[in-house]
Amino acid sequence: MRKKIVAGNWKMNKTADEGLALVSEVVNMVNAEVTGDVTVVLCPPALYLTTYKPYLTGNKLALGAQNCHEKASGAYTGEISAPMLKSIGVDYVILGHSERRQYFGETNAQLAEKVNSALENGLTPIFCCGESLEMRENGDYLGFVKAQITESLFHLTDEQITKVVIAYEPIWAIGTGLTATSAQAQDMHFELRQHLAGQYGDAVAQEISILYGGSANAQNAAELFAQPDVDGGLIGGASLKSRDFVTVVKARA
Ligand SMILES: O=C[C@H](O)COP(=O)(O)O
Repeated sequence: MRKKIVAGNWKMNKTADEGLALVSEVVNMVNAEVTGDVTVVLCPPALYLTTYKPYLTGNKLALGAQNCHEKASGAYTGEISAPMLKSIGVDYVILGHSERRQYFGETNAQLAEKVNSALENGLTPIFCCGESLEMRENGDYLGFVKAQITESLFHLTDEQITKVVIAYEPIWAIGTGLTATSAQAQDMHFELRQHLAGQYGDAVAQEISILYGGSANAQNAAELFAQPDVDGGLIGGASLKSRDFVTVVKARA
C-alpha cells in the first residue's frame, strides 16, 4: 500500500512567531482530529526547521525542507545540504518545485544530483514536475512531464525509486485559483504511473506515492483525493491557514 501524504509548502511566508503559531495549531488539530492513516509533512522556510522540530509531536507529523543543494558540503555560500537537513531531524525535502526551476534555473540533470544527495542522506525527496499553461494548450505536455521524471529519476534503482514521492503540479494551477479538475489530475497521475511502470514494472510503480499540487484547498481536496492515482497533495496557499490545511489533511485521511 502506498503512503498517503499531505505536505504543506509554506514557500517564503511567515515570520518566526507567525510560523510557530501555525505549527502549534496544526499539530494540535492533527493530533485531536485526524484518525486515518496519513502522513502530514510541514515544510516551513529552512530557517525555522530546527525551532519547529520539537513541536511536531504524534506519529503523523513530519518535517520537510523546501530545497537542498546537490553537494554534501563546500564553498556554496547561502546553500544548505542534505546531510545538514538530516542532522537536524528533517525527513523530507521538496526538490524541483517549478518556482525553483523558473527563478533559480534548476535543471533536470541538477535535480537528478539533488535527488541522489537526498536519498544518500536518508531524506525522502518530494520530486516536483509539471507543465506550463502554454505547454498544456499547445505542446506535448505529457511528454514534457514524463521527460522531467525520466531525466531526474530513471537512473535510480527499484529500491531507490520507491523512496521517492512525486508531486505533479501543473504550473498553470499554482497559486492561480485554477485547479486541475479531478479528471485532469487523475489522467496525469495515471499516465505518470504508467511511465514509471514502463521503467520499473507495475509492482514498483504501484508503490510510488504521487501527490497533486496546484490550488488544492479545503473545498476541492476531497474530490481530488477520491481519484485512484492521487495519493495526496502538496499544498501551498491553503497550508498557511491551520483550519484550511487540516481540512485538506482530513480529506486524505
Ligand atoms: O508547493 C505547492 C504548490 O506550488 C501549490 O501551491 P498553491 O496550493 O498555492 O497553488
